[in-house]
Amino acid sequence: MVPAMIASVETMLERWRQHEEKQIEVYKESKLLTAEVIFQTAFGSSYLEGEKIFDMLMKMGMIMARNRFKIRLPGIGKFLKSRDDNESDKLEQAIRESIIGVIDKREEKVMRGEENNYGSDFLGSLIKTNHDIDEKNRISVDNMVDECKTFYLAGQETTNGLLAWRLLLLAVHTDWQEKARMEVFELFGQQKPNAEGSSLPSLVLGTGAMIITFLSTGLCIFLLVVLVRFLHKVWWTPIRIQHIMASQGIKGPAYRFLHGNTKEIIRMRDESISTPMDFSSHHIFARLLPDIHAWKQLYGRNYLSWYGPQAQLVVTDPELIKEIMNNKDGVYLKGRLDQFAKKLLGDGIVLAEGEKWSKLRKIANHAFYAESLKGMVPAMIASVETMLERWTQHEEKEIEVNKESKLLTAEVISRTAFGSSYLEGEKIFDMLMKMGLITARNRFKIRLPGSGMFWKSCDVLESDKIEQAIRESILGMINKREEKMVTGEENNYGSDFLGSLIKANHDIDEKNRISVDEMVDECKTFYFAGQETTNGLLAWSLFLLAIHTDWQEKARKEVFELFGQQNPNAEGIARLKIMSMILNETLRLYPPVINLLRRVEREVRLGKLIVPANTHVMLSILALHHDPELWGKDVDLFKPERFADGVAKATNNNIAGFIPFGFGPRICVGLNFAANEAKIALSMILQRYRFTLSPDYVHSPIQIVTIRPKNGIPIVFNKL
Ligand code: HEM
Repeated sequence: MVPAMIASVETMLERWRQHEEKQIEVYKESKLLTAEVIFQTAFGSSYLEGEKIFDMLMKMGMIMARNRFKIRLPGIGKFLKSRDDNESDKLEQAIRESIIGVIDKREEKVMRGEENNYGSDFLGSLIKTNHDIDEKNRISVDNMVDECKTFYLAGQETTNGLLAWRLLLLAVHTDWQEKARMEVFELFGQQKPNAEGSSLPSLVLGTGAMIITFLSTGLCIFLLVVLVRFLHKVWWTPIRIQHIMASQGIKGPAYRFLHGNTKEIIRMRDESISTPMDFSSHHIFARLLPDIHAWKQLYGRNYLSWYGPQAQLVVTDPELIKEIMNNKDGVYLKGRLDQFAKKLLGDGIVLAEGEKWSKLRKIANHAFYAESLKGMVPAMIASVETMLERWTQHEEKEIEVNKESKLLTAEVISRTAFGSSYLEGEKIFDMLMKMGLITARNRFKIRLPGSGMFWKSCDVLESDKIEQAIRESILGMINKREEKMVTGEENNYGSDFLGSLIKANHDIDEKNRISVDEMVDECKTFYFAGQETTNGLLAWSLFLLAIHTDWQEKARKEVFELFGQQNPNAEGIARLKIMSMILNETLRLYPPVINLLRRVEREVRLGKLIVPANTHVMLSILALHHDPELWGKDVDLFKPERFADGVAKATNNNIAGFIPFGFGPRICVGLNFAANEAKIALSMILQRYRFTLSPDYVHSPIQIVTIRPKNGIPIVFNKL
């Protein structure tokens, strides 16, 4: 970069010739020089070409400076329609267009064959990364634009100050000016500076001064970059999104600097959860999501909410949900999980996108679809038998079915997917449960971006340890399976899910191969997703049948008609119609997963709305399932007959109105596995017992990742 820097200085000195022996305003000159240098070195263009961008950034800086203290005042919504706000919107758009113009120009040169690469400067590296085939390294167009903005500004503004103040000091302290001149002549004579000379330890400045200069410049750039990014995240972006959505008639609680509505959400939730509820109506929507319930009534079906500075478009309209979930343009990506949820579920199939997702989905599909499921029926039956054997000690007494269902579903996923018993996987389950609790209690805590680098809370430290311990346990299990192959005890890795993962880890085709980290993440996901959700389905369906004994009788009749006293079989399971209706109604009233989150990668049209990039969309399954407009006035009552003619009829052809397992390409991979497991368990229980809810039961559903009964579900079982 030295020649480019020298050339820029020469241009400046050439200008100075006209003003010799007169005053020159060096701050302005230094501004021009540093702008020219950053344009030449990082963006391969002259100052004149980038002047427009630079001027707009300066204007934006002025707006930022004069509004700096306004954002902390309550009632920030009043500033929404201010002139500054409108102007900054326009400026942001114009800067974006200009930068994209610079990027396009460079890309076109490569496309037309004028250049054979994107260039070795900063802009070239950004474009290269934008085209990276590895999704992990790739950056989006928005990221490129942001980086350009940051470096235009940070690369100029800070160095400008450094140079101008130095000139001032040397102009005042002419003795040091002389010393510096002497040093320059000693090193370069009348030649232009070169890289070796300028990096030699300086006699005049001294090593200490050099280090201080270097550090202070670095620190200034760092602080400026942090400040620009911080303001971009917590101020420009949220205000811009709020403004765009408001202009399209989307209302919602106003954005409040940084903490969004989270305090209000926590207050509403705490209030509703502290009181047990009556279960004659299963009106859990108002209880579990009081914010969505109240705000939906206030602002309409779709509205804008805030998770800290993150804009969340809450969507409860089935048509829009269908559009989002069916989108194949890669616009709605999986929302980024917070650090705790990520440690819980890993960076596996649930979050993956693109090729990584296809690869992982193929393995999971193979392990959990059709033929594979038939093969799992005996293991599921054996697990239910173990549970029922335990129950013989408690006949005619209360049994806490949520605990029992948890043990059963853990045993089933351990046996079918990992070829081990619950006891072997118990440690992993317990650790995952602990991680689930930490995730739940940190859900609404807003952290300052980047604060994790300097300070870690007790929960962060504990979750780090748990994550490490889970990883070690899973690796132990994988090693055991691999050793069996090595010692010749087995001649393959096994046909279950774990076996498929290990096989994929050893795949000779790099495209299909998965890493050890991916294996660990997949195991975590399936241990958790395979157990926690099905646990809820089984426990809540037992609860509902214990109250609605008429439906219990209908289900029992169907089971006896199909299986008599025999254990269930794959063909019969597929014909359990009444049971399917009951399970659907359970999933409608108590869906284990109550929200789905997607992040909008780039601006997109959704129905009649234009949704800006960086908005999150939250699809509320619970709100959908409890929407009287979809289900009628009796929406909060248990009425399995709704599903007598299938889901389409039950939802009035709003097929996205009932989505307990999600919808579209990312639909749950374990859907049939969960349904089979619940049907087998319920059939075998109904064949043996009549049951009613214990009078000790206290209805208090809460959300700890999934919906759980806070006080368990005690049920009294009487032998038939
Ligand atoms: C009643 C039981 C279950 C319910 C209600 C349920 C619910 C869901 C939902 C709503 C999604 C979609 C998430 C989204 O789109 O963001 C999902 C995805 C997923 N579920 Fe389930 N699930 C259940 C059982 C299971 C089981 C038993 C397994 C594993 C054996 C499993 C594994 C997964 C996986 C791996 C995904 C991610 C799929 C992908 O992104 O391609 N689930 N589940």
